[in-house]
Amino acid sequence: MKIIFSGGGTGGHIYPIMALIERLKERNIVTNEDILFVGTEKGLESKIVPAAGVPFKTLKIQGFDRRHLLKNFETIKLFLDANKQAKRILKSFKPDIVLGTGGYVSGAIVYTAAKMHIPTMIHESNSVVGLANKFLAHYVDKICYTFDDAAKQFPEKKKLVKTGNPRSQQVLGLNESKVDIKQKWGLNPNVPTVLIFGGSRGALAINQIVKKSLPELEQKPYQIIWATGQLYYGNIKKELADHKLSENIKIVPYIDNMPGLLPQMTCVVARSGATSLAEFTALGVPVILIPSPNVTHNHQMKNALDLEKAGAALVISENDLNPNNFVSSIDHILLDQNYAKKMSQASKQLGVPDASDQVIKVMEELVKKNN
Ligand SMILES: CC(=O)N[C@H]1[C@@H](OP(=O)(O)OP(=O)(O)OC[C@H]2O[C@@H](n3ccc(=O)[nH]c3=O)[C@H](O)[C@@H]2O)O[C@H](CO)[C@@H](O)[C@@H]1O
Repeated sequence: MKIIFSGGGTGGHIYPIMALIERLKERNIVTNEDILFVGTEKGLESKIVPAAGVPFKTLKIQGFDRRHLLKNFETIKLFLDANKQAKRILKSFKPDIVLGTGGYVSGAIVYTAAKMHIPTMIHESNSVVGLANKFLAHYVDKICYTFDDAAKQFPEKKKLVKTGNPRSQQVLGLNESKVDIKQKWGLNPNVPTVLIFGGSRGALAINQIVKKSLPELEQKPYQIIWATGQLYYGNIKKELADHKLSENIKIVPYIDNMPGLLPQMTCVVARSGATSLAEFTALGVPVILIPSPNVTHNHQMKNALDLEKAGAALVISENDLNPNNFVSSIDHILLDQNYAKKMSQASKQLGVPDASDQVIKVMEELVKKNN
């Protein structure tokens, strides 16, 4: 089966595809020659995808500016040009199916493929449907989704298939080698450890609160891995240059092998991006969620409250965040094993352990139907 994947901008659109590719290879459905990832040069995908050895091509495209409508002439022109580039890629690669996960780039390639009568599908990992997927829903053959709330926003009910997020299955798989936290960061694998990170790009508010809470956190009987995001790492290191950091805290820019690290974590503090949540619930990791307020329709808060309602997370809104409730929430989970266990069980109830296989089933059926 020859497949073009497309998704861009953030890790949340990229990792589900990477997880799918891994599973497709594992099941010998594809080799590297059968797949192509179409992204943009500027997005995170241009780093992650080639680094994983997956064939990668780019389209030149940009997002709509919702505040300055006049600026969108250039965007429309780029979109039309991107469709031409997309057509060339599709003609030369000849995919049996094209799958998009969101981001403007997927809008162009999936739309063009559908117009060329190539089987197409999208995967929506969020509780609030993104702009590209909303647009594509009219044209594609199938719409896979994770949250029931998302399904309600698609008028094309017959196309809907609930599959969960492929990243869930990946983090549960045994293929990723365990991150050796002792060798990598000098941490003790037998001491409870908290991972703190702010989504794929890091989050200023989370970094600031960790920094403010350092004096307290450094006294704790647990360890902390603080992944700042690439963007913030240099500054934080500079700001803390004169501070002798306690041994129980490690600061890193980014976690490369999240599936290899997450299963070892006692608790995680994070944003509530859709893919992160798919990972936490697949593993049942107790989490404290600090939703980003800077996302479309406040969808991270919606994602987070769904988990909290099920007993699978603690939620602190960014407005209410202070060192006091931040540290006491971590303590609550780390120092009360019973509470952590309950949270973990509730979280697992929400996870979808075979999400990749469910998406692959939809792909295979579509391709078969078309042959
Ligand atoms: C600010 C913003 O626009 N966020 C959106 C973005 O988030 P973002 O790109 O942060 O997406 P998610 O939280 O869904 O996924 C982040 C992914 O990056 C991985 N990771 C993160 C940090 C790290 O150091 N290493 C690492 O591998 C996580 O394990 C996860 O797989 O896309 C999501 C899915 O469309 C949306 O729900 C989010 O609202």
